[in-house]
Amino acid sequence: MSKRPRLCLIEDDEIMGESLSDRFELEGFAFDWYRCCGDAEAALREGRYDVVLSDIRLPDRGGDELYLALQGGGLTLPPWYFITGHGAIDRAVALLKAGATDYITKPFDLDALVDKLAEWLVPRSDDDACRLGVSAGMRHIETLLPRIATQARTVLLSGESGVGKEVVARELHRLAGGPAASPFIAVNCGAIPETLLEAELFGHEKGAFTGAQRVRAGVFEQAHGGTLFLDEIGDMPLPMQVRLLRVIQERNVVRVGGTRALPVDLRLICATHRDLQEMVEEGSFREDLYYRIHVIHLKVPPLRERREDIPWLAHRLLEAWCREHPGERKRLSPQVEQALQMHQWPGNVRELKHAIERACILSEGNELDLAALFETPLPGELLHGDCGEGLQAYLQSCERAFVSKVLDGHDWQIARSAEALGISRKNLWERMRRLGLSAPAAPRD
Ligand SMILES: Nc1ncnc2c1ncn2[C@@H]1O[C@H](COP(=O)(O)OP(=O)(O)OP(=O)(O)O)[C@@H](O)[C@H]1O
Repeated sequence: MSKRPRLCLIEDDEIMGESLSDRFELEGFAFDWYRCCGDAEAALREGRYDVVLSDIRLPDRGGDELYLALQGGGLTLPPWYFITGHGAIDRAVALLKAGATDYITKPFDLDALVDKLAEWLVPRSDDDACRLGVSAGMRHIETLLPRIATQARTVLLSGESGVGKEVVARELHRLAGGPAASPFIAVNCGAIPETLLEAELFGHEKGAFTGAQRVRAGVFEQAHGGTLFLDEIGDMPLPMQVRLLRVIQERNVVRVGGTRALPVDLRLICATHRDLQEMVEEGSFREDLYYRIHVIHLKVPPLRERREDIPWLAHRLLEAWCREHPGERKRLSPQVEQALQMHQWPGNVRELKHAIERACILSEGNELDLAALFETPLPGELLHGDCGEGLQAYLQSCERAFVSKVLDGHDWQIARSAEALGISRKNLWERMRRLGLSAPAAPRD
């Protein structure tokens, strides 16, 4: 069983400590209350806590001193909130710069504090949370899914690349219930050479063609009792479309080189980023297949048309990254959230996911670096940038965009790029390090 997240409260004021404890108990938080830093230190060093709420002024030493000492000792600290009086705001701001999560000023709103802490202490139940997004568009899709999952046998998902069509397909599969081990088989029709596609989809008998040394079940058979997700259906060659239509209509499959019709009972989800109707008009997609698969058609909107999902997804993706990298605590600053909101996301959620992952890896502190977020900020976005960040950050973004563009134009070769920029190679290396630029890796998910 996973450990319940635990709060460390360091507060010497009895009345304040008791009110907080009463409320935390009511909320069901797991927590320990320490009256001074000395008592809390050993437990913090052992990494027993998932979040800390600490006063700054404490009897033995300052909560800030404890924080900086633990941090200086190389410990990865949990999210740390400071309670401060009005007079100590400068100190609290300095602590934020040093990596503390946030500070609250006395007298504070207890509900708001509980909300902040709950983010770390209340394990999210995936069952009652949104899974696809908080925008009206995604919520609408989410409300339709349970009915579609139980009633539709064929579903078409369309939307730009990276919007989350496969995520929706997996959600449909999950909602359909059935045996826990029911298969979800995903095939990218565009990624399989035409000559191999038929055997991949429908399987083959032994000796059906050269190299077919034994019987092989195709993906239809493999997905029997579960879900078959055919991605990039628009890339399926016309002859294969005829066979697919037959399988959908007859609900059975004949292996290549075989004669026996094998019944297949499955949910078929087809996805495409192309306009199938246009393809039908052009003659590159069969009209009968189009009508057969698009009875239930869900259009997943691009991320730029559902901007409310951007911060929600960013937090979700960040949490997922932190879960996969125990000991790493990263968070989004308001500036980073703003930059995410302003971006157009042509690569949709996939691009956002990669941006978050890149920034997690390249940012040294707990807070994601703005500069590490985008490989090449688009000049238009820079010009429309928010002035809240100040001139320095703006100039750095321009520098990053320009250096990155020159590197791109020279295949990321340092010597040629440095020459084009009119600077030394060493200078370019240093600049790249400072700006968080590195040659793009091969695309991955
Ligand atoms: N709601 C979401 N929550 C978390 N991650 C998501 C969500 N939606 C999409 N993603 C992530 O974004 C990436 C792209 O999603 P997905 O593969 O489902 O997109 P797609 O529309 O099927 O893309 P393509 O058309 O290129 O195959 C994946 O890594 C996926 O995990």
